[in-house]
Amino acid sequence: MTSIEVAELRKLYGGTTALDGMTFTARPGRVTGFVGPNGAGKSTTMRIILGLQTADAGHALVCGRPYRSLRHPLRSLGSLLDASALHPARSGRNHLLWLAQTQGLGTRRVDEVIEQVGLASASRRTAGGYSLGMRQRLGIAAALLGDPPTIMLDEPFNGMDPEGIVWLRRFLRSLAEQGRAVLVSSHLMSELQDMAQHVVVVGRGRVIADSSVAELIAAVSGDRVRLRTSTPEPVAAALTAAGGQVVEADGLVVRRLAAEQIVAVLTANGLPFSELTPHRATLEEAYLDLTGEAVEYRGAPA
Ligand SMILES: Nc1ncnc2c1ncn2[C@@H]1O[C@H](COP(=O)(O)OP(=O)(O)OP(=O)(O)O)[C@@H](O)[C@H]1O
Repeated sequence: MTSIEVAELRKLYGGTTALDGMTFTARPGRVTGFVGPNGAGKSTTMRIILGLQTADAGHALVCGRPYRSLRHPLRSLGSLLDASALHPARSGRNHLLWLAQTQGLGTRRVDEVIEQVGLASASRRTAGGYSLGMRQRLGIAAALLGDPPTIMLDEPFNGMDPEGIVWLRRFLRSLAEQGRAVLVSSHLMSELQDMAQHVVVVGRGRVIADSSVAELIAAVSGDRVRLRTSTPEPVAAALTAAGGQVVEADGLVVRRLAAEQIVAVLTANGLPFSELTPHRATLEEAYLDLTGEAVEYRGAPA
């Protein structure tokens, strides 16, 4: 059983509920995006999976067992929680050699993973001088050392330049294609585009959606219709009066009314319109729609 399984996790910090029944599985052969606004509980979940923190209730299993009971943890789960957690005076290669030694892994494996993450030319430089993007690569190399069937990365795109982002997307997809379970957290849905086959959207310590990317977009696109009109204000007023919910976004986007109902209302009111089309949400829109209620820290509206 090569997966990560989290069931009914609960965690309180004083009066703050960090986890409120968090439940999901990251399965083999796919990248699972673990996405939600700041404070949603992603890092807490990952720390509990790694046994760095205990849950008040629920359980987390890696390859069917609690992480702390694994005989060779690095060979079961490779993880990266905090890319800055390294000895600044050590070279990247020495950092990996030290980690490899603790797990009975050889020098050859260290050089292999350095090559895989594209750090070969910098591996003998001290890690203290690495950019955040290079530290992320070093952390990913460390996660791969034991050639584990499951991989878990917390915000690995942070600090990566556009070229690094493209590389990491491809790289994580290829790890999943090799049959591994890959769990990747992010607070930006756009980072997961073209990479994750599956997304677990979380907010306020619990799962809001757990589905394939295609299903998620379809569910949110569901009842929206976009239309254009030369008189947006009376059109919006008429549709609102008829029970619709109208927002202005590149024309008007209407919810809660089917296209036929919209046509009937506008025709009855003698209001002009054009381009009436069912709206297909982007992944980002789907995410914002789902997490709107669950955002803990929200800036003042512009
Ligand atoms: N050590 C701690 N002490 C007190 N509260 C904490 C602690 N760690 C996390 N929290 C709180 O628990 C909640 C979940 O935090 P967590 O860091 O798991 O969220 P996150 O989804 O990883 O957010 P981010 O994207 O900002 O990293 C937040 O309200 C946070 O303030």
